[in-house]
Amino acid sequence: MGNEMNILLEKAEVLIEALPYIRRFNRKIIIIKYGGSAMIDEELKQNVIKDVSLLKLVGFKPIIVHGGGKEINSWLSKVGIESKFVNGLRVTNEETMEVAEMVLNKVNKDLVGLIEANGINAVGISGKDGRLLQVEKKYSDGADIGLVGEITKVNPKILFDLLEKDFLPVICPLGMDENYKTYNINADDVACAVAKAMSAEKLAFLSDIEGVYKYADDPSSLISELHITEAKKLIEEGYIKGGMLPKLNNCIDAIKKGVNRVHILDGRIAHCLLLEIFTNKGIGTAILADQEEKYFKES
Ligand SMILES: Nc1ncnc2c1ncn2[C@@H]1O[C@H](COP(=O)(O)OP(=O)(O)O)[C@@H](O)[C@H]1O
Ligand SMILES: CC(=O)N[C@@H](CCC(=O)OP(=O)(O)O)C(=O)O
Repeated sequence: MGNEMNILLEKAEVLIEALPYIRRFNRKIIIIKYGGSAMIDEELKQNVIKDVSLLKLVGFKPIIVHGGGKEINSWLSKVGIESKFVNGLRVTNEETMEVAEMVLNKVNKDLVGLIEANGINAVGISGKDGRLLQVEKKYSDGADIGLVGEITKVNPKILFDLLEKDFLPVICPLGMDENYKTYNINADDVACAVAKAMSAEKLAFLSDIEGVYKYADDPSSLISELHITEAKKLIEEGYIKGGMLPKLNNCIDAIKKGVNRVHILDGRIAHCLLLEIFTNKGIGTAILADQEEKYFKES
């Protein structure tokens, strides 16, 4: 009994510590880009779902944008198709598109099921539903990468309607062009576009790395606060590679377009989302506007 009481008191203390943050973010829109290893490891997946469900329960308005790059790779290899990337974007021909669409829709509904199992009403949609995401063909440094979409318009009405009715929207990165043709979109692009269109308070990228490293393979070079001018410089000087490129470019774009808090977090750390929002632990990389001198959570 004594032990149970101690556990209860510990939990109460955590809750009391979190109260100012709950008050501050209450009713605010938080976009969570969920990808990388945290999507494949079952335990980490459950943790992420619990965190997001808790955020919803305490009054935040979370929206999940998920990836699934690793699942697409695995299904492509099962059917004998090679995965190719240019600057972190999948080269997507018709065949690859078919597999990607099937996999992303499955990942989407699986996540909805897990969230529902936590007692939260979730609705899974792709960027095709309600014409949420309109795209045109995207080129990467002039190279033709096939059916990859550049987002040209976001119609966030469906998302506002879902939030209004207290649903948790779960979005997968597909869109259509003006001829209703389906495109594959990088999920980081989707998260950023949705955050901008909805004037989100916060955009958090959950990935499979601690944050941004100055030297791609050197964890001791983790940068915990990165101003956008420095971020652009790191990109220009070639320090940022692969999947971190679209992620960091989107972070810069989101900050420039008025999203208040943009963060790259390590999805491999259990409950990283709660740690970032409710504590002063300073995990991951916070992307800051140039004039912002320090990342004050209390401000
Ligand atoms: N400078 C860098 N700092 C951190 N990660 C980097 C850097 N350059 C390249 N990367 C790579 O980017 C990857 C993250 O992008 P990605 O795999 O697309 O993530 P996600 O699947 O979560 O969207 C890291 O695992 C790492 O291999
Ligand atoms: C065009 C493009 O690259 N689309 C991505 C969409 C999924 C994604 O972005 O998944 P992660 O966030 O888990 O990497 C792809 O096909 O892999």
